[in-house]
Amino acid sequence: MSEVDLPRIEAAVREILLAVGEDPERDGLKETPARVARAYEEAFKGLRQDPAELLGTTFDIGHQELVLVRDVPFYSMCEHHLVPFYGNAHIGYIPAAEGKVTGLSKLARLVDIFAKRPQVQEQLTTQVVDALMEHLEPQGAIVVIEAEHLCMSMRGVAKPGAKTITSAVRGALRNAATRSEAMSLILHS
Ligand SMILES: Nc1nc2c(ncn2[C@@H]2O[C@H](COP(=O)(O)OP(=O)(O)OP(=O)(O)O)[C@@H](O)[C@H]2O)c(=O)[nH]1
Ligand SMILES: [Zn+2]
Repeated sequence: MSEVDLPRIEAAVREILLAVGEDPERDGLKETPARVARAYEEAFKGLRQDPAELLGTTFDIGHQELVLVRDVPFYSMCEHHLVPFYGNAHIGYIPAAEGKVTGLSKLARLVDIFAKRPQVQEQLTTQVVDALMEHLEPQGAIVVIEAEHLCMSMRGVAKPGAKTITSAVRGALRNAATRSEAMSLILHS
């Protein structure tokens, strides 16, 4: 996967500053294009990370019931406006009969791999659940994401505090009883 082209971002940011009527040479802005380039490199680092590699190492601990990591904070970038949306992700799965459990931190890292890309929330939700299904081959998986979109808070419709909640459910977690167990654990505070 190619590296981020930092000089190209710098040139583009300089153009934006000129276009809005700013002076990119003034003291406070002189280093801004380079800073923004590094910030974008970080914000989009998930484009250069591979979920297959992350979930490549699994182990069997004989647990074939729900594993749920709740309240995983994330920051992503809305692909429509390139401003942040952020919130919490909840990720659960029921391991395959023959095991295939991953480290808990990997579930949180998986969210970041897909969050650190230009995104929409629905796609982030399905990408995380589908990566779990593909690489852990679990009996089922559920991902619930709640987020605030700055494109709806600080601009446009200007509704700070509005939360968007998306969910994606696969396999055995579609079963009403299992799904409601997972949802009650997710909603329990
Ligand atoms: N479904 C979905 N929509 C999103 C997401 N992030 C931003 N949007 C919406 O994308 C839409 C883009 O609408 P456009 O009419 O093309 O753009 P706009 O004129 O800037 O729209 P406003 O935000 O309403 O001012 C807006 O309604 C946003 O709220 C997301 O994660 N999922
Ligand atoms: Zn947006």
